[in-house]
Amino acid sequence: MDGHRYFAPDLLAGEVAVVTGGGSGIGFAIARDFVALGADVVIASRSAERLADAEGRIAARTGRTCASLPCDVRQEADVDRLREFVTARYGPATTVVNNAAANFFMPAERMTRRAFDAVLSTDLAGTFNVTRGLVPAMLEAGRGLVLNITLAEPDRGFPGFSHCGAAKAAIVSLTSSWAYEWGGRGVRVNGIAPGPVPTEGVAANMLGEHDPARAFAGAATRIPARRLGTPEDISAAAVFLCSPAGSWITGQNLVVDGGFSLNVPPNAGA
Ligand SMILES: CCCCCCC/C=C/C(=O)SCCNC(=O)CCNC(=O)[C@H](O)C(C)(C)COP(=O)(O)OP(=O)(O)OC[C@H]1O[C@@H](n2cnc3c(N)ncnc32)[C@H](O)[C@@H]1OP(=O)(O)O
Ligand SMILES: NC(=O)C1=CN([C@@H]2O[C@H](COP(=O)(O)OP(=O)(O)OC[C@H]3O[C@@H](n4cnc5c(N)ncnc54)[C@H](OP(=O)(O)O)[C@@H]3O)[C@@H](O)[C@H]2O)C=CC1
Repeated sequence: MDGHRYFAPDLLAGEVAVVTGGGSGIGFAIARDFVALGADVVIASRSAERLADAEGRIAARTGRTCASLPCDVRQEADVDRLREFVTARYGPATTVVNNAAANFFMPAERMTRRAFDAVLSTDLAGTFNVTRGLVPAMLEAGRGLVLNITLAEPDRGFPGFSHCGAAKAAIVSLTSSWAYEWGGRGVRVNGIAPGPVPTEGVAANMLGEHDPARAFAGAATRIPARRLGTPEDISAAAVFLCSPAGSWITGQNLVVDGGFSLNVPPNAGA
């Protein structure tokens, strides 16, 4: 079920939202549900084809249109173009969802500096670039929202994915710092930490030679709720945090994972 069905249909009317990585997986679900709830939305990522396809699917599912712009979040010039595009089309952004990310399995002793940089520049610097590009107009307007898609307790490590864990830990820290610095000026900043959500991005980039179906089934047994997450589980939380219902929530990293981060041993309580 699309995440927007839980909410009043005009909940996000008047908002102008940018969703990075909004052409696939979790970002697509967030963009679709924001559109369905009345927000004007721009989705941005590297692939123009992926974005065009997502625009079509969002229109078909919601009956409303969104806009898209190819943008590599690693490039400040691309982010400048994104800001100009959004402002010309809908007015200054009031919400930014930093969802775009890169991640792939790589044992730490084999990780090259280029591989480390590929992930850090996308996840951490990308989050910085897009936020730095869009937040000044929010501060000027005295209202705005930043939502960073993170990880649960990344400071505890992410074996096999140490580059991504380091980036997400830094993003959680940025979430707290930004919330503190901007809270008095009407801008809230939060994170959502998804548990395992079997997207095509995870299957293609994270599982190596493993059979995705078997890997996902194995992960499900380690989740107290006994099921994997869906993009809609994450988008429903995103809508809540980016709506007036979340107006006294800032600086948080909301874990949405069916209890996965409790780290319950397999079969405990079964
Ligand atoms: C069971 C469920 C568990 C769920 C936990 C989930 C937690 C978090 C999940 C996610 O973040 S999912 C998001 C996954 N989605 C993506 O990663 C999509 C976008 N990613 C990509 O397109 C690429 O991976 C990339 C890294 C962004 C490509 O960037 P770039 O073009 O700059 O890199 P390259 O020049 O191609 O390579 C740079 C460097 O990195 C190495 N490398 C790149 N991709 C991989 C890979 N898939 N596997 C291994 N190594 C990779 C590449 O070899 C280069 O290093 P050198 O060889 O030159 O040393
Ligand atoms: N799925 C899961 O289990 C979990 C996911 N997460 C987080 O959720 C978010 C979404 O992941 P998910 O939906 O699974 O994965 P996807 O691979 O579907 O999403 C990643 C998106 O990021 C975009 N992207 C990648 N690099 C760049 C770049 N340089 N500039 C702009 N856009 C870029 C991709 O589009 P394009 O190729 O067109 O650029 C793609 O749409 C990520 O932040 C991820 O770390 C966190 C914990 C668990």
